[in-house]
Amino acid sequence: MKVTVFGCGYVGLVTGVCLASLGHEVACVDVDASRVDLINAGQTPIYEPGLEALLRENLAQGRFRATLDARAALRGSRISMIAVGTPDRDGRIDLSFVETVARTIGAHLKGDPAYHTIVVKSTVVPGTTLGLVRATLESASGRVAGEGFGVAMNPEFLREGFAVQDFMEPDRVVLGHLGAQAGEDLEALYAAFHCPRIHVTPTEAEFVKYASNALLATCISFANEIYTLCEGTPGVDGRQVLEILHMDRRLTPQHGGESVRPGILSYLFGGVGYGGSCLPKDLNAITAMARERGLPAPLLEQVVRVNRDRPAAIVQRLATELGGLQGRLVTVLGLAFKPGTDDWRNSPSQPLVEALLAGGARVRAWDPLAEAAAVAAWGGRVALHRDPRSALEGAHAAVLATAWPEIQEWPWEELAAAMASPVILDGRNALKDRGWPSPVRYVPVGRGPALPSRESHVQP
Ligand SMILES: NC(=O)c1ccc[n+]([C@@H]2O[C@H](COP(=O)([O-])OP(=O)(O)OC[C@H]3O[C@@H](n4cnc5c(N)ncnc54)[C@H](O)[C@@H]3O)[C@@H](O)[C@H]2O)c1
Ligand SMILES: O=c1ccn([C@@H]2O[C@H](COP(=O)(O)OP(=O)(O)O[C@H]3O[C@H](CO)[C@@H](O)[C@H](O)[C@H]3O)[C@@H](O)[C@H]2O)c(=O)[nH]1
Repeated sequence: MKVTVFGCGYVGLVTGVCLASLGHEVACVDVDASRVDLINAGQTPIYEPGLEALLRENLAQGRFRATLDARAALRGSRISMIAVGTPDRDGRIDLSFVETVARTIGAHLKGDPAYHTIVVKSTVVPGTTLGLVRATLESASGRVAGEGFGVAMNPEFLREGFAVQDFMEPDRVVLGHLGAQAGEDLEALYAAFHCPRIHVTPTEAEFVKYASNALLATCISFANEIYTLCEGTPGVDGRQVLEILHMDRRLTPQHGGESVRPGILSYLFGGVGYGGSCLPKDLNAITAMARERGLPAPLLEQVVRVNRDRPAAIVQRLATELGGLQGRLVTVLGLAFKPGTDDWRNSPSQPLVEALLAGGARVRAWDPLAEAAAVAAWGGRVALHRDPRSALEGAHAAVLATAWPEIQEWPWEELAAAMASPVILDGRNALKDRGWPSPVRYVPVGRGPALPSRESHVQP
């Protein structure tokens, strides 16, 4: 099947390359010439494990190309997928890129009588596909949706860092479409997948995507609230509480006594809060939509607020540990919004660093992937170190903001000795299982103060 994908970002490029791997002939359209050139030279503009190898394979076999020329890409193609950004503008979704692409496709439909299915893959507020997208396609083409062309919404659930795996091995594929032909086209597109393919309306498909991210964000804010309560309770480790909670088979399906997905805590890791290009933006969009439509969403409003308060709460905890931040040198470990990505968009490390600076601390940062641009944003007020020793030497404290696995393996005895005062505030509660030599003061989020010694015999 000949497919045109609009957008060469995380979703567009992964979708295009993976569909080519499934045997489709794919052209990915973008407006960014340098991005298109880079991709056609076999390099990915984003860091995503496995993607570059797959891109090169498909370029070599002639099944995939990137292009600036939308009209040429659309010629003869059966399906168009809209995978452009839907950014947050002052807490509301900006649909202008989606609208521009719908207009381009509509203009193509005007001059081409062949049937074509247009699929929205971007995350859009419920009602957008049957509203803005359909209206734009109809007015630009002079044709009627469902007759001359099909309209569909097929949300994407990939996680950055696991994008290829998530795309190729989905739990389910949600196919929201107007009319039978669009549904058949989507069935043919994903014929190679063995997971359930669920047919719904385009608006239901849009809702599934927001409900999915709202649930993940709610779990994280719930975990963070439990952490806050545990922090005020002597003798309690919040992480331990959540790990035990998680053994409930309603949260982690078991198979033969083993967790079906070992290691995954179903978004019950508390810490600095959720970040990235999706959860914060999508929670803002769904709550803004609720306000605009006069629908109450008090739970999700609080989910956003709990998350917004996390970085400042962690900085406050550090200030208490250090007896103030003024003039203290603090090393932030991790700028990316999660391990395994170079993406620092909406990373909780940003407000964390801002709060440290506002409190008068001097700040250094360490991250193995996040770009120097992240540091440039603070106008030289933050120095980026790639070597843990130089990052920690002379520091009064370290705050772990991103749980990069290598941090576990560092020679902490040596590093702590090089610090001016070895205070380690673990903002992800990720290092609790390693032993900490004295005089290191290890402070994990979510853990309350120690019990008075006469009661400590009850502790394991
Ligand atoms: N990043 C994720 O993990 C993820 C996962 C699921 C869904 N989504 C959703 O998918 C959508 C895309 O997200 P992303 O992270 O891939 O965005 P991105 O910013 O990484 O990429 C968007 C791309 O679209 C291009 N573009 C803009 N206008 C264009 C036009 N008129 N024609 C062609 N290309 C154009 C941009 O140049 C850019 O390359 C968003 O709605 C997002 O919420 C993202
Ligand atoms: O228990 C947890 C799990 C995650 N996080 C944080 O939550 C954020 C988001 O993590 P993750 O979901 O892995 O990242 P994304 O790649 O942004 O993926 C989310 O957003 C995508 C875009 O919509 C969806 O497709 C995915 O299904 C959804 O998981 C990160 O800051 C994580 O550190 C926590 O704080 N605690």
